[in-house]
Amino acid sequence: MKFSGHFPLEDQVVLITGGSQGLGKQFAYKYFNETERTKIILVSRSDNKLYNVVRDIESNQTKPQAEINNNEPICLLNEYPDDLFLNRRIFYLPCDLSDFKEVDKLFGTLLEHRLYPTVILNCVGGSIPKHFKDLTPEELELGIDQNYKSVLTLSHTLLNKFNQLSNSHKSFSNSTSSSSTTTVAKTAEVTYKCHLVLFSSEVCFFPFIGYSQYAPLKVAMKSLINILRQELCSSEYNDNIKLSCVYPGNFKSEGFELEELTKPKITKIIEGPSYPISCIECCNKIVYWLDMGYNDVTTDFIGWVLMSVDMGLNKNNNKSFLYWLQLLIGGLANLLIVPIYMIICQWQIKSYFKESNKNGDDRQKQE
Ligand SMILES: NC(=O)C1=CN([C@@H]2O[C@H](COP(=O)(O)OP(=O)(O)OC[C@H]3O[C@@H](n4cnc5c(N)ncnc54)[C@H](OP(=O)(O)O)[C@@H]3O)[C@@H](O)[C@H]2O)C=CC1
Ligand SMILES: CCCCCCCCCCCCCCCC(=O)[C@@H](N)CO
Repeated sequence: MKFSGHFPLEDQVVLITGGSQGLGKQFAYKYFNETERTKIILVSRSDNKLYNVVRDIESNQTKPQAEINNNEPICLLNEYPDDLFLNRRIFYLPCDLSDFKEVDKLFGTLLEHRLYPTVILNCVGGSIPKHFKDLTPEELELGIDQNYKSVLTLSHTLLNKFNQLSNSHKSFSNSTSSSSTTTVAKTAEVTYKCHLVLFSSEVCFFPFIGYSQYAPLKVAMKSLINILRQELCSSEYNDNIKLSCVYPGNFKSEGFELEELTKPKITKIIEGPSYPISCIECCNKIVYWLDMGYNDVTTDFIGWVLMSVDMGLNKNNNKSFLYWLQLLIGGLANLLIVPIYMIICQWQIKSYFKESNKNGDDRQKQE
């Protein structure tokens, strides 16, 4: 039985990578509008997109906030007087998450500004759905950078800087009076903990045609997470780093709209059961399940079914909703449903290629 309260929004320092659009931006809105003391740091490659998101979030704020000294969004790479800095709750920082050196510098900047992230949401990712042979080498490398290297750099840097973060956090809490009202001071009063939330996809349970630039990296990420979960049992981290993974189904983000332009028809047919929900709905579902204490989270029914079919050795027990039922359904589905579904899927793919070849022949005859 799970109880809520495992993912509080208030009194956090939340680092959102991939925060310039889509789900990351949605999380930024949610934290800003539903809390009063939580500090938010948005990171992505584009300085100007981040600037505009921070400005829009502050200008559209739904809750009366303390008078903001000025409405200029704060980039952490610049210097600000303490009073301006301490009165602000949302900041941005350009950084390419696929670059180890840039991520190391990112954590250096956070330490310099005494922003010790208690939640890290890695929303970096994206897909260019095409047939494998039609992808360019640059698109294939982009898929690796966005969907796997960004996870590698973030998790590797966090684990290696965790002691430094803990020690700086502790000395800050000792130097800050208990009456302090800043979020960092409030979180500084307790042992430093960090909740790393990574975003895979349903396609990691069932990689299929059209997602060759994307799905294999989401599968790689799932296996890395299972290995990291084993390593995080070490007394070095003392359970102070929690690692969750979200496996979303389709949701309508800027990235989703873009991928629809190149997505092959057969890909749309296969992923039909995952109807694209709104970003807001996806964000709220993820926060709900994380708050219920689940660490392997899906956002639609078909995702839960696909996770059930994919249980095996890569699932630590009781981290997903109705885990035991998943084991049962997964076992039965693998015996009774999957073999039939794979025949149907194979037939769909063959029909798709037959139709495309026929259309190709018709086009040649017309030319
Ligand atoms: N939308 C969907 O249907 C689904 C999405 N997902 C996953 O959910 C996550 C969020 O998806 P979604 O909101 O659609 O993503 P979007 O494509 O809308 O946004 C991706 C974000 O990542 C940033 N980004 C891309 N590359 C880098 C990089 N190298 N370094 C830093 N930032 C980078 C982009 O900003 P910038 O360009 O400024 O760098 C942007 O803010 C992704 O991991 C995605 O794979 C999973 C299943 C379904
Ligand atoms: C028991 C057997 C049942 C088989 C049913 C198969 C249904 C497959 C649905 C897969 C949906 C994938 C959505 C995520 C796509 C994604 O990540 C991109 N949009 C990236 O942005």
